[in-house]
Amino acid sequence: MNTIPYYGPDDVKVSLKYEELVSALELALADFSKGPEGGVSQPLRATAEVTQFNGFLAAMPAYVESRHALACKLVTFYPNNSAKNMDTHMASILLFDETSGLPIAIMDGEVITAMRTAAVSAIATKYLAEKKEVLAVLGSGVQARAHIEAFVKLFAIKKIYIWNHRPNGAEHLAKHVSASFGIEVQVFADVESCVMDADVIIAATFTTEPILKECAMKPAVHINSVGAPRPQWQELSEELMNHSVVYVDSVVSATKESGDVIKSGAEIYGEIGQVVLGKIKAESNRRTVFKSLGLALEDAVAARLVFDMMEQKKLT
Ligand SMILES: NC(=O)C1=CN([C@@H]2O[C@H](COP(=O)(O)OP(=O)(O)OC[C@H]3O[C@@H](n4cnc5c(N)ncnc54)[C@H](O)[C@@H]3O)[C@@H](O)[C@H]2O)C=CC1
Ligand SMILES: O=C([O-])C1=[NH+]CCC1
Repeated sequence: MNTIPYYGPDDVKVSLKYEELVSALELALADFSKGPEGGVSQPLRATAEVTQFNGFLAAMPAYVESRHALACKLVTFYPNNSAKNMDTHMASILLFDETSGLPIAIMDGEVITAMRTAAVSAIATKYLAEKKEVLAVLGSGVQARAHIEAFVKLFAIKKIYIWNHRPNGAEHLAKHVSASFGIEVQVFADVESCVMDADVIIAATFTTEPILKECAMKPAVHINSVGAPRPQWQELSEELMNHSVVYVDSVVSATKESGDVIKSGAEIYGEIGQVVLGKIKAESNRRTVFKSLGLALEDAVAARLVFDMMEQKKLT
C-alpha cells in the first residue's frame, strides 16, 4: 500500500490565504446552489452522538467537480473539553484523487474548519452587509478569533466589540486583537451594549439557548451566526429570526440541523450561493441573518487548495 503525505496545522496555515479561499468558496457555493448541474455532491453529514460525554462525531464527505476536490472530513465536537483545557473541535480530512478514488493526502482539519467557516461568513457579509466598519463578536473561542482575522484582512474594519459569557475570554481575545492589528477594541459586559452600534455581528458560541435577542440594533445590521449546529440548540432568539431576512449555507442542512431555523419556524429566504449567482436579492438595506451550519464542500475545496500548494512547493 502507498503511504500518503500528512499535512499538519502549520502546513495548512502557510498554504491557505483568505483571499484565495474566499474566491474558491464563493464559486463552490454557487455551484452547490445550482443543484445537480452544479457538479457538487454532498449528502447531509452523518452525526453520531456520544450522549454520555456530551460529544459528537460527524462524517462530512463531498465532491466538487469544478475544483477536482473529493474529500471526507471527520470532526468531533465536545463542548465540555474547554473545561479540560482541550480543543472543543478536532478534525482530520482525507483527500482523494477524483479519477480513481485513491487517497492522496491526509491533513489537519482544525485550521481548515476555522478558516473556511470565517471565509464563508465573509462571503455572506460581502453581499449582505450595508456597511462593514464596526464588528461585534459574540464569543471568544477559535471561530471568534478566525472571524476577526479574516474580517480584518478582507474588510476595512475600524472597531471591534467583543462579548463573551466568560469575560476573561473576551479580555484575552481583545488583547490579541489590539496587539496584532492595532484596531480599536472594546470588551462589553452584556450582549445588548456590544451589538448596539455594530454594522456586522458574528455569533460564534457554544450556547444551546439564544444569546442574541431582539434589542436595539442598526436597522441594516448583518448577523453571521455560526454556532448552534444541532437541531435542539439555538444561538438567536425566535423573534430575531422571524424579524430578519434569513439566508443559509444549505437549505437541507438548515432545515435538518439548525435549532435556530427549526424552533423559530422562520422562513428561509435562500442560500448564499443563490445570492452569488444573482438568483435571489441581497437585502443589504434590511436586517439579515446568515445561518451557517458548515458544509463538507467547504472542507473539500480548502483541502484541495492545501494539497495543490504543497505539491507546488515540492517542485520549487
Ligand atoms: N458553522 C460552521 O461551519 C461551524 C460552526 N461551529 C460552531 O461554532 C461554535 C463556536 O465554535 P468554536 O469557536 O470552535 O468553539 P470554542 O470552544 O473555541 O469557543 C466557544 C465559545 O463559546 C463560548 N461559550 C461556551 N458555552 C457558552 C454558553 N453556554 N453561552 C455562551 N457562550 C458560550 C465560550 O466561552 C467560547 O467563547 C460552536 O457551536 C461550533 O460547533 C464550529 C465549526 C464550524
Ligand atoms: O462544519 C463543521 O465542521 C462543524 N459545524 C458544527 C461543528 C463542526
